[in-house]
Amino acid sequence: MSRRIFGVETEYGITCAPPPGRGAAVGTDDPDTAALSADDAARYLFRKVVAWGRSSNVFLRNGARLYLDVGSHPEYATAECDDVHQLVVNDRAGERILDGMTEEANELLAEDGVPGTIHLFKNNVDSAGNSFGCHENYLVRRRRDFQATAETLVPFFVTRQILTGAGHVRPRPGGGASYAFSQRADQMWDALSSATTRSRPIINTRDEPLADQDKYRRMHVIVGDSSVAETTTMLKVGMTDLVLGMLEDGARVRDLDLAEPMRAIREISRDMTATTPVELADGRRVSALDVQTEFLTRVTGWLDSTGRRGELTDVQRRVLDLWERGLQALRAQDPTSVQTELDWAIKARLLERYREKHTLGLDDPRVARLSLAYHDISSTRGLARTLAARGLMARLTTDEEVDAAVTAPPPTTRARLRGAFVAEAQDRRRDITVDWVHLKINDAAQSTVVLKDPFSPVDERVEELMAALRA
Ligand SMILES: Nc1ncnc2c1ncn2[C@@H]1O[C@H](COP(=O)(O)OP(=O)(O)OP(=O)(O)O)[C@@H](O)[C@H]1O
Ligand SMILES: [Mg+2]
Repeated sequence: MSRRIFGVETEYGITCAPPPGRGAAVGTDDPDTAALSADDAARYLFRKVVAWGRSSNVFLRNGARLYLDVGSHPEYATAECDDVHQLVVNDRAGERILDGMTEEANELLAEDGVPGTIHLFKNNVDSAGNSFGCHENYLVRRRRDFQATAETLVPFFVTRQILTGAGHVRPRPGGGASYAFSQRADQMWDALSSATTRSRPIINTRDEPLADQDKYRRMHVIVGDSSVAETTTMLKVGMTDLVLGMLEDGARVRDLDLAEPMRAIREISRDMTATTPVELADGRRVSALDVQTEFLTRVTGWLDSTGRRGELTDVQRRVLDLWERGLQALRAQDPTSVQTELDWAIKARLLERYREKHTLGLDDPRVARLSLAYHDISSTRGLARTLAARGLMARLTTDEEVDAAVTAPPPTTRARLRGAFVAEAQDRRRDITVDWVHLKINDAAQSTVVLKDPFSPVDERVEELMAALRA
């Protein structure tokens, strides 16, 4: 199977909660009761970064990009990975980095006498209804049929949420709440578009490959929920990679096109049975479960008929297994077999237990706080670590791997070169400018290297640039 470059960008929700007893309880993200505005909290969060990087938009030693975008949502974009396990590790490393920054910012707050605690949430919607994203990037070979591939993927992405949605307690307009698969579904406005902010499409078709223009395109997927459980991240990226592989190999799947994708994405999110039919372009009516079953069947058929099944990596086998079990669980209307692996199921169980114990409605503010704590990335205040320790959330990575990825770039891609260059410059206090494809020493002439091949972890020109840094 041919290699692919993956990267995930995560925007985090940020709030500064007042101490208990002073306004809102800890764990809310209510702007009216916050101790500091999100803007001010983000400034505290980035103070140390700005001090060493002279900017709130920096590349790190591990090859990743860390920045503060408009709307004060801190964003972490993983370095280029070429394996799903590596990507999950790098995504977690991003959380660890931001958790460390949050701890430091909270110390600064205490020093300044500001009463409050900054929280960062890996979710996609705040209590005021603002949405922020988790974007997946997949390198694909440049072919004339990119648009057709993107269109084929629309029904796949519209229905993928029944497996990879983060779970969402959705307030009902007239009061009460219901549980939905996805936080993001209600926020998507378009199937395909080249603008992200104005139209918020499922796939952003802007042609910006961050690699050799003649050979590649970057598939920029906007629709996904941020994932808390590592196994959900694995499935989200792994199943998409396999579908892309099948399409790049020439498969055509146009018989699943939806009549109204944007209506379907909302209806599917709200239907926890996953079995209510939506209309296809050809007039047939099928459920999200049917569509996902069909994609899985075609992927496994393709793997078998081409002999590729034997080439699958361990993590790809796990992806297929979880995909299959997730669909079986939905078919049986019994999430037990995936309730430690899929975010929506892990969270549903957590909330149900809590509600039973305290006899609470789904719309109770305490349930909203618990739901939010599921997404809190803090290793002390967030729930992920506790759930994992109690066997209620599966893990894919080890703490050692994640710790290593905080400072070490993926060794098998272009990120290795960037990471080494950034580390050398930081150690020697040299002024550099870096992006995904460029490395530049600012004070030297003729000192820009363009890295057009994201698969390549070695480059003589970078060795020379490093020597110039050391000189
Ligand atoms: N050639 C490539 N193919 C696929 N993914 C790539 C490639 N090069 C880099 N990436 C990944 O794409 C992501 C780019 O993130 P970044 O936030 O900088 O881009 P962007 O979303 O296009 O920019 P912005 O957020 O400003 O709109 C990173 O996760 C990175 O690892
Ligand atoms: Mg981005």
